Order: sequence, then structure tokens, then C-alpha cells
Amino acid sequence: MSPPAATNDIFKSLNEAQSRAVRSNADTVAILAGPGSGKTHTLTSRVVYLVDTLGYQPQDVIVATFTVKAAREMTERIGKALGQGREKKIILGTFHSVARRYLAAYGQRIGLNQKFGIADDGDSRGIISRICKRLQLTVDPPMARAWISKKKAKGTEPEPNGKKQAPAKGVHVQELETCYKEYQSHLERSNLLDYDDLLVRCVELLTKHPSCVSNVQAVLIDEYQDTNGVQYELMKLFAQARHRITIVGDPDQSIYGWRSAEIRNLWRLLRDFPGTEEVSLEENYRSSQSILDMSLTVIQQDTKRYKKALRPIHNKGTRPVLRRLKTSAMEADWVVSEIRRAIMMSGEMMTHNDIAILLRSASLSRHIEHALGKAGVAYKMVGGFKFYERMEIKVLLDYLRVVHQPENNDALARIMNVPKRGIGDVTIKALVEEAEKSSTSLFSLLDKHCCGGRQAKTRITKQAEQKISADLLRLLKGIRKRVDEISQGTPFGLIEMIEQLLTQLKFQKFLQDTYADDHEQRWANVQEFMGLAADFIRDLDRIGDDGLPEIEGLQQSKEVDVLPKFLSQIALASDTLKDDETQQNKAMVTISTIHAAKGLEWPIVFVPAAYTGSIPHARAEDNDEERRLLYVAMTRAQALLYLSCPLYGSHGNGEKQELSSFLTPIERYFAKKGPCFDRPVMSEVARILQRSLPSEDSIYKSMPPMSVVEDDLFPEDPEQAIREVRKAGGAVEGGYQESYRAKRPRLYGPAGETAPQEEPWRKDYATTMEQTSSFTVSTLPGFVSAGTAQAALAAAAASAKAKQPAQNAMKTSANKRPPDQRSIMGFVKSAPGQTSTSSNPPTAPVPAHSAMSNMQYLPPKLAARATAYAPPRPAIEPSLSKHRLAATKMARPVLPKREEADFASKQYNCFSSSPTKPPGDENPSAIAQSTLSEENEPPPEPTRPAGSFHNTTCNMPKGLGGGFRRPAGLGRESIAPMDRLRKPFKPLTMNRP
Ligand SMILES: Nc1ncnc2c1ncn2[C@@H]1O[C@H](COP(=O)(O)OP(=O)(O)OP(=O)(O)O)[C@@H](O)[C@H]1O
Repeated sequence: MSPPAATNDIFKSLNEAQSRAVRSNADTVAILAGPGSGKTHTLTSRVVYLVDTLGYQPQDVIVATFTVKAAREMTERIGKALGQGREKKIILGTFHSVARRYLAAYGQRIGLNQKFGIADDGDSRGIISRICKRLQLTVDPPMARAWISKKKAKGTEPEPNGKKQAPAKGVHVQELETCYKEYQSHLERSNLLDYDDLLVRCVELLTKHPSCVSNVQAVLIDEYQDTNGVQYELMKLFAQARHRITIVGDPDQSIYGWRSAEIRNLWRLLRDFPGTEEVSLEENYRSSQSILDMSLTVIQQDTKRYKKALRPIHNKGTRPVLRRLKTSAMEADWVVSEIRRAIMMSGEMMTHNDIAILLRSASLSRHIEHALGKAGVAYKMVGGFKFYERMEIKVLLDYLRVVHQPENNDALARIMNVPKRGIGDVTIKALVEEAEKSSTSLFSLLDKHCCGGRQAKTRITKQAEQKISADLLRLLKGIRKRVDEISQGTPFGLIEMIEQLLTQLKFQKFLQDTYADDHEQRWANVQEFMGLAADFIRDLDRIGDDGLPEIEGLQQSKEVDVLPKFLSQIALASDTLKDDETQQNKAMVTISTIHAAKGLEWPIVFVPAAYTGSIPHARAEDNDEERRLLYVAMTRAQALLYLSCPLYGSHGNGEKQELSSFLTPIERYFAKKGPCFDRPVMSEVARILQRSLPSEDSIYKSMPPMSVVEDDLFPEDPEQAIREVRKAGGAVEGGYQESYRAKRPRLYGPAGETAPQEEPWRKDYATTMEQTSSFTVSTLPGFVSAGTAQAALAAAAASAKAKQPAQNAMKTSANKRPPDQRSIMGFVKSAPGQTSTSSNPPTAPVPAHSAMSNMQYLPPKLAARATAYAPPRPAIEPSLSKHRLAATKMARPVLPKREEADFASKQYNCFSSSPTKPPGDENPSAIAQSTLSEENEPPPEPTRPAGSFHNTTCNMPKGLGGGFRRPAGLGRESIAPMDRLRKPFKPLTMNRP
């Protein structure tokens, strides 16, 4: 009988090893392979094979995975192959959801009330905090919760009542156990199961009542490396009727150690199921050879890992980039400029959808979000909220809003009980309603309540509530009073205001108590927020007020308060982002945490903030896991991989950052700047992505004039640039840009002329709303295209005539704008000491409110940051004035001629286990120019004998360092499971039954 159509289709998309895994008759199959080798593809194909060819009933197959997203994607893939909605009958989901299904169906057999509820993270935290308080335990509640969760994950129950504590246990452990016991009995009384309980109770159910899973024919597990102890037990119990298990995983991608994932589960599997068929997938379908090589040099620094071969099916491709930038803000601007360049030079063969920016922690996203928002690039966040939408930031912003506008009822209502003050939702709702009905503000209504007045109808009856509301008001009024003092000549810094809020609200403690799992991350976000405020003050200091130009006869109100400017900038920036999002089908760049990017792939991947402290993370306990995280990030890239590291970090302290310790040893193998996107490079990218590249002509024709075609907006070596500034006696605060720019020909004026010291050019024009993104973040540094720069210069020239009647000057300015140019917008900036590019610069208007006053009130750390960073300048490469891109084609760079022998020596990567390719097989034109240039050395030689990566054939001579040597007389069956893991996986060339 011929196999059904679905199976036929499946086999067409599988290679030999994948096909062998899919058709395997072994009960237990372990597919362990590297990234991009098609593990998930193989697993879903096996499900289809089992149902379609072997005739298993879909409801007799359990497929468990690790995340909801992965489960959804698998259902889709299987559904497409199986059709007729059969995938819906498969028991497919995360371990927790599958366990819940069983408990809901059979839980009564183990005494579970059928109507059990699930205690989510917030519930668990609350219960444990209350227990600690009630029993006056000295243990930290979040820590107790983590301890309990770990115990449950390992399958350890609390000590039963009455059992004597072992004398060896310290008070601390005893308290933890008491807390565990109390917590558990509380859950039982409330008929609640927490996430860990779902797994533990399901283990209990299936152990006591195996009949519940007597129908199960096969169990398949994705991302097996991330399973923990209980999940392993559960997998075995699911499969207890027939012991048919298929797992896929990659120990190099185990990144959930903090969730008690156990890499030892691989060893357990081989121990418990000795007949397991092991299949290794050795072809990587995702990434270019260069990307794969570089990723392997990172992961191979872990000498304890077990080795496996991974062979790219793609050509060498473009050498990955490791870019050094001066600050995080510049790093973000560089990312945006590279995104633009890549899309433009590909003739839009690639779109924003093809790009991911992967971050070690979500708090790093702030600069990136700003740079993207400013450039009008739509983006979406995966694995985290957008910066301004994060709870801790929203709360702080709401407090600041109320300080600024006490009559902002909504904001006040949101913060009344945050942190918890015991003011109930009902009370808040009633007060808001009353305020609205009586057309008064909530603030003044509260004031009446708390200041003894009896006018309010809604009574805050409880004394406690009244006192709490009074405290809140006192806090807000106190800050408000200080703000008001500005007008009386007492400056009150924005930073000081936020610091006061944080102290009075005990904000860090609030985060610890409320968000046990990720309070550190949230506190990091708060610090980022402080950094944002410091940057804002610095920008105000640098470029002054962003008010409108004076118009004769029209009086302007001047904002003297920093706070509303700060708030409005944020509000408008976030609005722009929302607008972008609502545009359906708009291509968007993805910003994601590395954790959330697991299993996904993109043509272009950026990994910013590659410094020690970020990755490996300062608080990480397991360095190897951090390395695996970097490996996961790098292996998400298909065609272009960019890593970057700022000299100075982004946490508001201006401290110098060291390149990630995982990258230091291999730094020299990366390209120092983005590739030259010439035809060979782009053709290779197109080949990897299996897309067709537009013709050269159409690419160049569609390029806007004065486009940036090389990655040369920022110096290759910022440290050297700083040294040059110092040598030239320049101020380091000004950063490298002074010296860097000074060397370049000026856009206007005689060539070689030394830039005279002129008054900094300042904006002297109105903005339009054509480009709201630029408008809203006009005071922030960023990428500026040469075209925009010209527009700015035209405006500057126009404003030089400002002495003429104002109306005439405005008209001149407008007339001078080229027809294809939009309004200049507010994103071209100047800095003190910077020379104007206009030959006759206008005198800058003195800002109504100088932010210097704020500068002196910065806390020392932030003040250091504010002054240490270079005030960003218009990022315009003056030499671009010579470009004539619209008229002529870009010249292809002349490549150094390569010797024949050179080809021979570089043809194959040392990690490849493939036989030597015949000469001429590799298309030289497909090799990226960057890999040939002198400064880019060939990929690193392996630090160990190549044999360690060549374990794919059985005839490898033993003793060469690569083969697995079995001790004499030791049969295969008696190899310790751990050793089996360390040895290479069974080769494809081996004859297998
Ligand atoms: N036999 C094949 N032929 C062509 N493309 C394939 C083949 N197998 C897998 N692919 C493609 O390779 C890419 C990676 O596949 P998949 O996501 O299944 O890999 P993976 O091993 O699960 O990766 P990771 O572990 O990094 O998540 C996908 O784009 C997939 O379509």
C-alpha cells in the first residue's frame, strides 16, 4: 500500500537522517542536533507519519513542548500536513496544559476537587508573603517561593506534620520547610494548584492510575533539553503503556537552568531506555557557513559540552560583524543605520520583518526603541513589553503626571493603591465617579476627605484608608511644592524628583514584594528610566529649548518647567509607536529577548550590548548557560549577523564596559564594521534566503540621493578616536566626533579649511507634523541622512537672514527647500563648540529656560554620565557630498587577488565533517568581500584537533583525538549513559537495523 499523500509530501522535505528519524521503528528515539538542523521539522513530520502511515489515532498521541508559542506553531505545522482538523485531536500543548487536562478529567481519583483553580504567580507570591508575615519567619518571601518551586520541580514533598526536624538543618531551612508546609495547606484549603502542583499532582495521578494513559501510543517531546525532573517523570508516565518516546533537543541550547531544567535528563533517558535509537542531524539549513562557524567558536569554549557535528548547507556568506560604538545611544543609532542600509542595498528584497534585535535582558531595549521610533521604523516586542508600557515605568510616569497635573484623575486613580495602601478598588471607583459628577478633581476631593472636610458624599470611612490617602496626598503635594519653587528661583531637578519618589514609595522594595520572579529586571528598568531622564537633561543642556521661532507680533508662552517637557516627549514618542503598530500588515522589526527567540530565525540578527555584565549577565550564576544564550542568539541568524558593544553602558553611570568575555578571544575574526553590500554579497544573501534579488539597475535607481552606502557613520575604533581627541587637546566630553568629523571635508566652504569656532547652530524653524516621530523625539541623538542634513543646512542658511522681517525670512526658508524634501524636522542638532556648517550661521536664540540648572542637581553618578557622553552631533558624513549615487552606479570594490593556494586552504571550514569539496565547487563571487579583505583573518583554527568535530564517520582512526574510545572489554551496552552522551552520536554512515 502506498503511503498517504501527506506522508509523501513530508518525505520530500526531509533529508536522509531526518527521514530515518521519522520512520524509525525503535520505541524510543532521541534526536539530538544543533540549531537549524530541522529538529522541530523532524518531530512534526514524525507525528504526521505516526498518524497517517502507521494509523495511530490522533487522540492517542501526546506531544509536549515548552512554550505556548512553540505548541501553537507545532499544531499549525501538523495541521497543514494532516488536514481535516485531525491535529485538534492530538493531545498537544505545554507540559502544564497537558497535565491540567488529565487532572481535570481524572483528578478526582486522587482526591482532587474537580473544580480546582490555578494559583498564578501573583497568587503564590501573595500567599507566601502573608505566611511569612503571620508566622514571623525571617526568610525572604520571594526566595522562599523559589525554594518551594525548586523542591516541587524535583518532586520533593514537604516534611509531614509531626516529623522531627533533622538536627543538622539550620534555622533557615527549617523556616523554609515550615513556609512550604503552610503554603501547601493553604492551597489545599483553597482548592488551588500552582503551576508546579499541576505537574506534581499529575505525576501522582498517573503513578496511581496508569489506566488513565493506557490508550497512549506515542509521546513526543520538543526542546527536551529544557525539561526538569518532574517533567521527565511525567513524560515516562505518559508513555508507560508502550514506552514509545521521541525526543528532540540540543544541550547547547539549554537556557532555562533557573527553571530547574536539567541537562541530566538526557543521561536519564539513555539510562532508563537503553534501546534508544540516537539520530544526529548534521546539516544546518538556516545559517551561512560564516555565521555557523563563529557561533561554534563561542559554544566550543565550553569544554564540558558533548560534541556534535554541524555542517552548513549554505556557502560561506558574509562574515559576522562585531562593532564597537562609543555609547549605547550611538549603538542604537548604528543598528538603525545598518537596518536602513541593508534594506536599501537589497532593493527591498528584505523588509523590516526580516530583522531581529535580540537582547539579553528587556531593560536594554530603551535606546533601541528610541532610535527606531525616531527613525520611524515600526517594531514589535517579543518576550517583553515596550519600555514605556512596562508596569514599573507606567507607575512612575503616572506619579510624575499627577505631580505635574494634580487634576489628572485617571493617573491619580491608577496610583492610589500602588504600592498597595489598602484603598480598595470600590472606594477608588466611587471617588472617581463622585469627582466626575461634581466636576471636581479627584485630588481636591481627596483633599477634602483628608483635611477634615465633610463635603464629599463618598466617605473614606475607615480611619486607615483616610490616613493612607492623607499620606499619599502629602507625598504628592510635597513634590508639587518643590516643583512650584522653580518659579520662585529654587530649581528642582527632574532626577531629584524621581529619586524622591523612588525613596518615598520604597519602590525597590515594592518591586521585590510584588514581582518576586523578575524584580531585579524591573529595577533595572527603573534605572534605565533614570538614565533616560539624565539623557533628557543633558540634551536640554546641549541644545537648549526646543521651542518655536519667535514670530513678530505673536507672543509665545515659555515652558519653564522641565517636567512637562519630559512627560510630553515621552507621551508623543509612545503615541508614534502605537500609530505604527496599528498599521496592519506593516513590516516590523522584531525586538526580542534571547530567551523568547529560541526556535525562531531571521535573515538579519543584531545582538547589541555584547559586554560583560550584560552577557554574561552580572548576576548570572551559570556562565556556561550564558554562553549558550549567546550561542542561541547567534544561531538565529540566516544571512547577516551583527554583534555590537558600546564602550559605555546604559545604566546611567557612564561606566566603561568590557567586551563580553565570550567574544574577547575571537574578536579578531569578526568584521569590524558592516559589510559592503555589493552584488556578490547580496546575491549570496538572496541564495541563502531563496529569494530573487532585484537587478542592480533597479536597486541603484531606487536609492534615494545621498544615501549612506557604507557603514562609515561611526568610527571603527571609538577608543582610538577618543585618544586622538585627547592628543589634540580636545575635550573628551565632546567625544570622538570632534576629531572624527574634523578630519572630513566640510560639506560647504573651502576644502581643507579648519573649522572656525562658531556659535553652535540651533534650530530656528517650525516643525510640521508630517513626521511625528522626528518631532516627538527631536531632542534625542540619532541617525540623520545626508538629505536631511542638507535640508537642515538650507534652513540654517535661511535663518541667517532672520534679521530681515520675520515673515520674509520664513518665506525664504520655505522657498529654499528642494521640492522633494519634507520639512526639516527637529532631529538635526548642534552642540556647544560645534562649528556650524553654514557659512553665515544664525545667532542661536538663548533658551528661555537653561537646563544647566538641572545639570548641577544631577546625582554625581548621573552627572558623570551626562557629561562623559559625547553630545551626539548630526551624524552626517560630510564626504557624502561627493556622492553622486543617483547618477552613477556605485563602483564595485576592487578585491585583492587571491592565490590559487589561498582558495585551497580556505575552502572548507574546519568544523565541517563533509568530504573535501572538489575545486571550483565554491563560487568565488558568492564569497563575501569582507571575508577576503586583508584585515579580516580567516576563521579561527580549532583549538583542538579537528577530530573532535569530525566524529561523523565510523572509520575514524582511534587515538587521533577525535574517536570515542571504549575501554577494552566493555560492551556497548555497558557504557555508562553519561559517557554515551559525551561520545559522538551515531553516524549516519553506520548500518543500522
Ligand atoms: N530537509 C530540509 N530541507 C530544507 N530545509 C529544511 C530541512 N529541514 C529543516 N529545514 C529548514 O531549516 C530551518 C530550521 O528548521 P527547524 O526550526 O526545524 O530547526 P531546529 O533544529 O528545530 O532549530 P533550533 O534548534 O535552532 O530551533 C527551517 O527554516 C526549516 O524549514
